[in-house]
Amino acid sequence: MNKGIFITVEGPEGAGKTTVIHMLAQRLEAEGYRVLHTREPGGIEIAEQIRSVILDKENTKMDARTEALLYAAARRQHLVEKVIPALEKDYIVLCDRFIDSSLAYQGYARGLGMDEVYMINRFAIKDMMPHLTLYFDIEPELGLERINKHNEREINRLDLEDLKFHQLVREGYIKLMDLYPERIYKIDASQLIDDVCAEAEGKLKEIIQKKEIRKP
Ligand SMILES: Nc1ncnc2c1ncn2[C@@H]1O[C@H](COP(=O)(O)OP(=O)(O)OP(=O)(O)O)[C@@H](O)[C@H]1O
Ligand SMILES: Cc1cn([C@H]2C[C@H](O)[C@@H](COP(=O)(O)O)O2)c(=O)[nH]c1=O
Repeated sequence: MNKGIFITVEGPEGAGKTTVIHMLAQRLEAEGYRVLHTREPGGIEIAEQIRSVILDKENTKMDARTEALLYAAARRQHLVEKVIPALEKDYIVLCDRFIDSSLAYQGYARGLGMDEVYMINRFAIKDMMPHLTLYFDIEPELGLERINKHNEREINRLDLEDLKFHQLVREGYIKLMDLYPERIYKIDASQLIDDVCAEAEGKLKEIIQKKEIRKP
């Protein structure tokens, strides 16, 4: 039985997920919690290798179903090798993207269908759904402007999709909020970074208290 808490952070490109997870992890660690900050696709060697294949700009021939399967494969390995062991040790796991990314990007924006993509992900994760998902909502134009302006990370194959694709991703997330209102909490990611962070921290603290997460 897992004793930790599994939190995922989701949203379109440039919403601020990585920045906020980093700040939250620092704050929780300073309070004495055990925190694992990780990401998808990636977080461990095999999944980082799969990430390079999926996001390589040269891989223009990649089929949408191949893409969905690769994300699910990376997810499986990351879960068994890193996330589940941390949860078993009472960690708060903060994961940058998880199954909702596959449902929004591959299921909805690519048009594979959320139900079909959910099926392959069920095989990958069994019943390991997050306790809480923070959804960072942002207009795709603003998110893309942020990543292009700051130039802190390489532009990848998915970033290069047209604006319509990124608008569909956002629509997909909004559908997911209707499907999972108990699990997904929406935050307006166009706010000042400190306000986004404070709202995320408040929500996180609620669930930490409810689940009575122990400090070492
Ligand atoms: N609320 C904010 N206001 C202004 N700039 C922000 C805000 N949040 C993040 N940024 C900046 O936007 C850029 C993208 O942020 P970040 O990498 O955290 O987003 P992300 O959601 O992880 O993106 P992606 O999923 O595309 O990698 C960074 O330069 C970051 O400093
Ligand atoms: C997990 C997952 C991710 N994606 C997409 C979303 C982004 O475009 C990239 C990951 O890049 P990031 O800078 O780490 O956010 O991959 C996806 O399409 N499907 C997924 O399941």
